Amino acid sequence: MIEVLNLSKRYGSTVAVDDLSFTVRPGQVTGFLGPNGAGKSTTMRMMLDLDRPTSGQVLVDGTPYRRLSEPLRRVGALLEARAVHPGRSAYHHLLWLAQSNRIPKARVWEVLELVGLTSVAKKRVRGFSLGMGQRLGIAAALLGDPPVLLFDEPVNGLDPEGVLWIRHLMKGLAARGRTVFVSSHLMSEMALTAAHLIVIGRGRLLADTTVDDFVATHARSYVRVRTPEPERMRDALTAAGIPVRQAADGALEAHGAQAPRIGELAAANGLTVHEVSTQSATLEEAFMRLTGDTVEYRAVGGQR
Ligand SMILES: Nc1ncnc2c1ncn2[C@@H]1O[C@H](COP(=O)(O)OP(=O)(O)OP(=O)(O)O)[C@@H](O)[C@H]1O
Repeated sequence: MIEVLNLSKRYGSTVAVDDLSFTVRPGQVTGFLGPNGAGKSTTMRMMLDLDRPTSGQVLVDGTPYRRLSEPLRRVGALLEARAVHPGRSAYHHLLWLAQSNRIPKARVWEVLELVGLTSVAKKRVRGFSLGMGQRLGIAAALLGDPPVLLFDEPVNGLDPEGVLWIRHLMKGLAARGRTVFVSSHLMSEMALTAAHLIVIGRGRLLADTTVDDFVATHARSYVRVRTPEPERMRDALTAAGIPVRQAADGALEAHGAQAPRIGELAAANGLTVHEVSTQSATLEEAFMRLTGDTVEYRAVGGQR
C-alpha cells in the first residue's frame, strides 16, 4: 500500500504538487493520470525519496522510503529517465543492483528471462533500443520481487507486442496481491489495464475512483445517426425531447436515448437511416472533460 499524505512540492514559484492525499491499494492496477506538467513524475519521485517534499509525506507499507532496508525488496520502480551506465551490460547492471540488496544472482537471470532480454544479457546497454531499455528498467523493478511497484510511462517505446506484454504483466502482478501504480498518457491502454484511477491536474487531486465510475461520471454515451434527411430527423428527435447535435461529418448525435428508441422514432416518421450506432463513452473523453481546465500546455487553435 502507498499512502500519500498532504504532499506538496514547490520549485521556486512553481507549485508542482499541491496538498495531495490518496492511497494506492494492493490487488489492483491503479492508473495515475494527469496532463503534461500535472505533477505525476514529481509525486513518483517523492514516493521513492528521489525528491524531498516541501511538506507532507509518503508511506510505503507504513514506512517512508528512506527508512526501508533493502528497498528493492519492498518497492520496485521504473521511472522515465532511468540512469543506467551505458558501458555496462544488462546482466551486470542488474547484478550490481541485486548485490546491493542481497538478492541472489539466480534472480538476475530469472528477471532477464521474464522481460525477454536473456539473449542480449551480456550486450552493452549503450546499443539498446528504447523498448529494450524499458524492458531492462522493468527487470530492475521486478528484481527484488517487491510487493509495491511503480511504473512511470511503462509502455513508452514498446511495440504492440510489448504493450500487450506489459498489460498482462501489470495485471498479473496485481492479481497476485501486489500494489501496482502506473502513470500513462495512453488512455486506451489505461482503460484496459487499470481498475482504479488517481487523476491530478496542476498538482491537485481531481479524481480518486474506479475506471468505470470515472467514465460514467465524466463522459456520456450517445447514439450516432446518419440519414439522407438530417433536418427531418433532427426535428423528430427534438420533438421527442432528445437533445441532438450535428457532428462535423453531418451525422447527428443523439444524447440521453438508446439506439432502439431512435430507430423506432425514425420508423414512425418514415425516415430512412443509414446508421444508428451507440458510441460508448471512453476514458479519453472523460479525461479530457475533467482535465480540460487544468491543461498547462496547449497548441494554439488545438482541438479538444
Ligand atoms: N526539477 C525541477 N525544477 C523545477 N521545476 C520542476 C522540476 N521538476 C518538475 N518541475 C515542474 O513541476 C511541474 C510538474 O512536473 P512533472 O514532471 O512532475 O509533471 P508530469 O505530470 O510528470 O508531466 P508529464 O506528463 O509531462 O511527464 C511542472 O510545471 C514542471 O515544470
